[in-house]
Amino acid sequence: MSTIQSVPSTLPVIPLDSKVLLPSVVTKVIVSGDAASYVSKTLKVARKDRSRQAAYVAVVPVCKSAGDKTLKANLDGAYFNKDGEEEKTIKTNKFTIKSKLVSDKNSSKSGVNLFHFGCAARVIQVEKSDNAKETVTLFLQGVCRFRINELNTSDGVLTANVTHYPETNEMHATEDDKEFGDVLLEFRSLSREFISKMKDLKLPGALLAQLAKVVDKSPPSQLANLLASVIETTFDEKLEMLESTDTRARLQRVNEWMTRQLHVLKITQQIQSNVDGKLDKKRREFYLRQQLNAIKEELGEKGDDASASGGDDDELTELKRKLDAAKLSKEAQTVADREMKRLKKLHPSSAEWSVVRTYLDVMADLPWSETSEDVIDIHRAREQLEADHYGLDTAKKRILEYLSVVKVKGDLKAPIICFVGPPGVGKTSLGKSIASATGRDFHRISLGGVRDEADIRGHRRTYVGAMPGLIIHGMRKSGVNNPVFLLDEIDKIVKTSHYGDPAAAMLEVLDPEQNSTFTDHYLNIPFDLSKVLFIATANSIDTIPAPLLDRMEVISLPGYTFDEKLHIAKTYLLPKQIREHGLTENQVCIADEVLLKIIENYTRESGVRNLERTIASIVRFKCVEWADLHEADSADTYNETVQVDDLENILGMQYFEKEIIQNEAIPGVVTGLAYSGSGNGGILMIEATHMPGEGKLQLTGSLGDVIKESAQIALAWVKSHAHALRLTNSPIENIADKRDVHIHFPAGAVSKDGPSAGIALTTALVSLFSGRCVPNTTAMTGEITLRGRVLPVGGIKEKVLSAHRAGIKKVILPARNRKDVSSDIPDSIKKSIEFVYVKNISEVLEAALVLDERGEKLRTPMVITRIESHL
Ligand SMILES: Nc1ncnc2c1ncn2[C@@H]1O[C@H](COP(=O)(O)OP(=O)(O)OP(=O)(O)O)[C@@H](O)[C@H]1O
Repeated sequence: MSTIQSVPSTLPVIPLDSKVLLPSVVTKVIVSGDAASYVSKTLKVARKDRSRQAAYVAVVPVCKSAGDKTLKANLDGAYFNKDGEEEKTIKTNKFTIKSKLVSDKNSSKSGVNLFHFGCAARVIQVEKSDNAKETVTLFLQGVCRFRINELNTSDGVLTANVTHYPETNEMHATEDDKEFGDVLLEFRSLSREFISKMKDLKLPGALLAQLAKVVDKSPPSQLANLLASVIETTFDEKLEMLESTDTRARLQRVNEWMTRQLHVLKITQQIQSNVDGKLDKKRREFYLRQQLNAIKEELGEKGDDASASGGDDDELTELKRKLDAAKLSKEAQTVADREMKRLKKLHPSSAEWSVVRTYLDVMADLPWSETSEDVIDIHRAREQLEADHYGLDTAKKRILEYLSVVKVKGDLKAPIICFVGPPGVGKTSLGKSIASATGRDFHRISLGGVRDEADIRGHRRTYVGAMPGLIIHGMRKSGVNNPVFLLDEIDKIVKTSHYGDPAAAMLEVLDPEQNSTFTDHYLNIPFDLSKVLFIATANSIDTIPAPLLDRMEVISLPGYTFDEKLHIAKTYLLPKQIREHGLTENQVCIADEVLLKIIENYTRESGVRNLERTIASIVRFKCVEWADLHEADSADTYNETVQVDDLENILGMQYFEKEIIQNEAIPGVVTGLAYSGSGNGGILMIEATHMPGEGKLQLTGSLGDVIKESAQIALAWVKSHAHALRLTNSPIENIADKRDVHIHFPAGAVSKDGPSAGIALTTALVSLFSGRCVPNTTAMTGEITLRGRVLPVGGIKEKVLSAHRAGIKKVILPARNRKDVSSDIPDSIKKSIEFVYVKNISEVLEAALVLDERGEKLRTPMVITRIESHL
């Protein structure tokens, strides 16, 4: 350690450009060229006095301009260039600061302004490199500050005569200097805080470790010098530190600077955390724009609304324009304004931004006040319905009534129409006709398989990817608030307990009293659906939830008869397909008998969808034929007529035989009538046989529980009335004794259920045990009770139509189904089928079973009642 006594009072000067070396601080000076030779000369002078252990130089800061604290010095031709590399290094427990020699060539000639204070420095190390351009690296350690008394130049080296101001090494303040004690206390705590926070100032870790070590061990004046070199201070402040000879004043100044720097650090950190240190370019821009906006607002220059999001200006302006054009309801407007405000505050790349943006888009697209012109012209509607559909008189009549009421009353607060019928009978196309007759937009919503309430009402916006439900989505798509909405397959809504009840959500939609304030979860504001004309379709009313059914007026569209199908094919389907294939009407000609063959042998359905498809294949075939011949220049050989014989070639083998599969009557075989859930009717063969066994009943043919129970009831009834029916010789004899009964329903892969086969099953068993046949042209349907009463069943029209198709001549029906026949069955069928209405099973047996060989009828159940009393 250098003592002040060892430092001479005359020292060679090394002027440092705009840098200040303080005692205890180590600096590295790299010079080359002329400056290096000056430094070498200086070092020689410094080492002249061999009695001293070390060489000392005077490091003096050079000021930019002259003042009363500067001394003019002529460096006598010596100058320093800018090659000096600046860096910080650590040496023992001292540290080096950036240093640079006077670099201005001109200043050396005109003389430089040296500060009147400087720092005596010990030369710790000198490194010379012998390359072309001589470079000298000096490590200097500040020892004590001095005041320059006089400057001299000898042999091109500037020397200064100085007065030293040695450092005080006291660690503590004396007891009577209370003021100094306070300053010292503050200095210590601040320096500790400062060093702990220095990491944030991005100072080298090694330097921090060094400072942390000396903070408590070094004398305060020495620490103050070190800190003053690290703290961000101006050159003038550093000069002030250099010239201050009072330790207390120096500590006070360092305290001030540390407080200032800590404060700046705090603010920077605060700003950093506000703005989020990792702001990418776009976010920073957004942040600044927000500030700009706030400033503009403050200045009352709000500017145009869209300026908030920069690049998204156009998008937001467009959105605002769309929202204005949508003429929202009052409630919607309030929400839209609020959301728009929010959107402007959000960052475009945030997830929330796109959520709000999509929401506003949906709002803007909804037809809040867009209405298409309503032209309910009953005459025109009638013409339209006639033009599009053959038959369906009841449905057409009801539709016209409905439209008349809407026209006269002016609102749609009438029950919603629901078309019920098997597939392909024209439910959807009737809906379309209504839309075109009234000049309204048509939108179809398929409800088949909808199992979640949210499908109807949408998801709340809190869900990721939430969207409006089917209704609001449909409104958005149709673009007007008075479209015709066809709610297709309303009977196929799935009732689940997990996701809410979608049918319950439909209640609000379909209730004319409530649907003016329909609230979708996503939209969360009421939307008026009262102008929408809802029409529902279903295949069967059985599965429509009761409260929904209650709000609808059911119009049945049962299947078509052969005659009706023929007519539809001739007048609607064939011309339509010819048109769609780009041919003219005289290019395809299908005679009635051919069409009938297609209807009977190639399609089996209640509606006409398959028929239409089959006709389309024929037209396609003719189209290819015509194109081939045309290419071969032999178009004149083209034959437009399709013959019955051609069908096999065009359509392949016929798919269906005529539905009566048995050609002769056999005991135990009966024709029942069935009705499937899809709305199709059909004939249902029942075959019963018996064999030696233990009286068991075996049932096969994919049967459900209800139909199995019907079979048990039938067998029980036959067993209990076997004697009355003269099937056994004694009332106590078991007819099924020692034999098993097997009942089979052919078409085993098709599942069957329901109670309507009850009378057919009973008849089959009686026929089996009595040996009397049921004619193969007789069919029957009806539920049976254990006491032999016959109860009514559903699907009469479909059943009768399928019976007609199958060539049945006699149909036995429950008496209470008579009204269905009179209202639903076309006259042509009524004429060709004999209907027998029955109240109990004895009437069924009388009507079904043939006479025996003696020409006698079977004993009727009327007798049975009397016999029962003898049992
Ligand atoms: N009475 C009819 N007159 C003319 N064309 C008809 C008639 N009935 C049905 N069609 C035609 O049959 C085709 C099928 O009809 P549509 O799609 O309306 O059946 P749907 O009853 O709605 O069937 P689904 O229940 O399967 O939806 C349509 O091309 C339609 O034009």
